[in-house]
Formats: sequence, structure tokens, C-alpha cells
Amino acid sequence: MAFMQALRDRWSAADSLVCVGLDPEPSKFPARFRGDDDAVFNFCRDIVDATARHACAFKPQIAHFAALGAESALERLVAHIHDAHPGVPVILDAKRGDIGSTAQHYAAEAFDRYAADAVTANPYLGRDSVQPFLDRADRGVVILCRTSNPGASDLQDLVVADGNGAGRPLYQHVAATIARDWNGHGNCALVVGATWPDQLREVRAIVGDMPFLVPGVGAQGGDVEAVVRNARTADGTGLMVSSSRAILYASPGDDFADAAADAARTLKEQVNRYR
Ligand SMILES: O=C(O)c1cc(=O)[nH]c(=O)n1[C@@H]1O[C@H](COP(=O)(O)O)[C@@H](O)[C@H]1O
Repeated sequence: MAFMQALRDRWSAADSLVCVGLDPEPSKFPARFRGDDDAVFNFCRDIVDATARHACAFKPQIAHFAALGAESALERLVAHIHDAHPGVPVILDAKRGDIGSTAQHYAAEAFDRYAADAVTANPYLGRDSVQPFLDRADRGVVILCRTSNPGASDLQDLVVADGNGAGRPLYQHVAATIARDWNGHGNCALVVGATWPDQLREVRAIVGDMPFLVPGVGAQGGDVEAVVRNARTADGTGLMVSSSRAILYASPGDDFADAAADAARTLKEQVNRYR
């Protein structure tokens, strides 16, 4: 099933707008994983199985696997999600962007090697760099718009001409361009950080019902109420509110999976309070 339809179905079936981020850091794993040669897979699988009922999506972050040489764990983890939790889409967080001939390989990596339903992409190189992802109409392309980090304003806020003799910040231009020109297959979503509630409201006004991936709640301190009030769509959906560390490492002990499930459920309930 196409990513956008799967996401809409999952929002409704799980009554959840929470995306569980999978950012494995072995130094934060509970003691029971010490000496386990397959700790990255086993830890992430336990988290997935504990949190799936509260998740509208899972988002593995590729550098957290690749830096450990754990690409095989990532492949098996995505396969496990598809097998054990069908209907929960997987967004590979890779933030790819390169000239078209290379981007084709990034698209094959995300969608064919890892079997992700969607991938994050960086628009800085322009449309042709994202085209190989856009062409996969059944997969989602989640494009950076206004990122959650403190340096987001360094470039994303620079005022650029909007073509009508006026100016607006680059992130608004990115949002408008993607909504108008890049979304022919209806498979685009935007990354807008939870740490920027005003910008969430502005971008929502520009792009209509396009889904947002919203990282930055939990460890980065974003305000859930402000996120939901400013960025939900008219039907009370439109968001993948993503949290990684606050769910994964909710407890350092043997109860880590139950603690992760509690953290995901609590975030789901918080989000649902303001939908
Ligand atoms: O694309 C992303 O997922 C992303 C975009 C962004 O603007 N900010 C951001 O934090 N992320 C990712 O979201 C996750 C946030 O992790 P926590 O802060 O632990 O919830 C990390 O994997 C980041 O790489």
C-alpha cells in the first residue's frame, strides 16, 4: 500500500500521531545487552514490539546503525516491523541529497535495500536531487523544511525573493515549492521541528494538509500542546510527532521495554488531548 494511505490508515487504527524514533546507542542499552553480538537488533526489536500499538510510524536513523557497522541489523529490523506489525510504516531517516545519478542509488538504498516506506531528504541541491525519490509514487519523501536544531535559522531563515517582488524566509519558500511543484504524486511530507511552534503554524498555512514529521519533543524540549494546536490539520491529524531518546532510554534497567511503551503511550495521550 502507498505510504500516504498507510499513514492515514495507521493514524486512525492506532488513534496515534506518535512516531517512535529508533536511534540505537549501545552505551545507553540496559546491562543485559552487554556481550550480545546482536545487541543493536535485539534492543530495537524489543522497543518496536513494546511500542508498536502506540505508533503511527517507526523512524530508524541510519547513521546510528551505519556508524556501528550494523546495516544488517537495520535491514532485519525493517523486515521485522513489516512482518510483525504490518500497517505501521517505516520512515528511514537518512536526510539524503545529491546529484540525480547518485540520488538514484540513495533511493534504491532506502526503498529496495532497506524496504522503507518513506525516507527523509534534504532539498538543498534542488529538485533533480530529490526526483529519484519523488518518482517512487508509492513511497513517501519527507523533506527538510524547518529543522529542530538551534542552527536551523542560520540558512533556513534567510529571506529570499518569492517571485512576486516580495521576500520570505527560505523555509517558507521550500514549503511552497514542494506543495506547488514537487508533490505531483502526493507523496511528499515536510520536516518541521517541534521546537518552532510559530514556524509550524506558518508552514501549515502554506501547504494545506501535507503531513509533517515533527521531531524535537522529548529530549529536545519541544512543547507538545503548541505543536498540535499549531500544526494539526482540520481533521485532527497531519502529524508524525517523533521522539527517540525519551522513549528508547526511558529506563536503563530491565524494565526498559515497559518504560518505552509507557513513554510512547503518554506522548500519544498528550498529543490526543489537543487534537
Ligand atoms: O529528520 C529528522 O528525523 C530530524 C529532523 C530534525 O529537524 N531534527 C531531528 O532531531 N531529527 C531527527 O529526529 C531524532 C530526534 O531524536 P530525539 O531528540 O532523541 O527525540 C534524531 O534521530 C534526529 O536525527
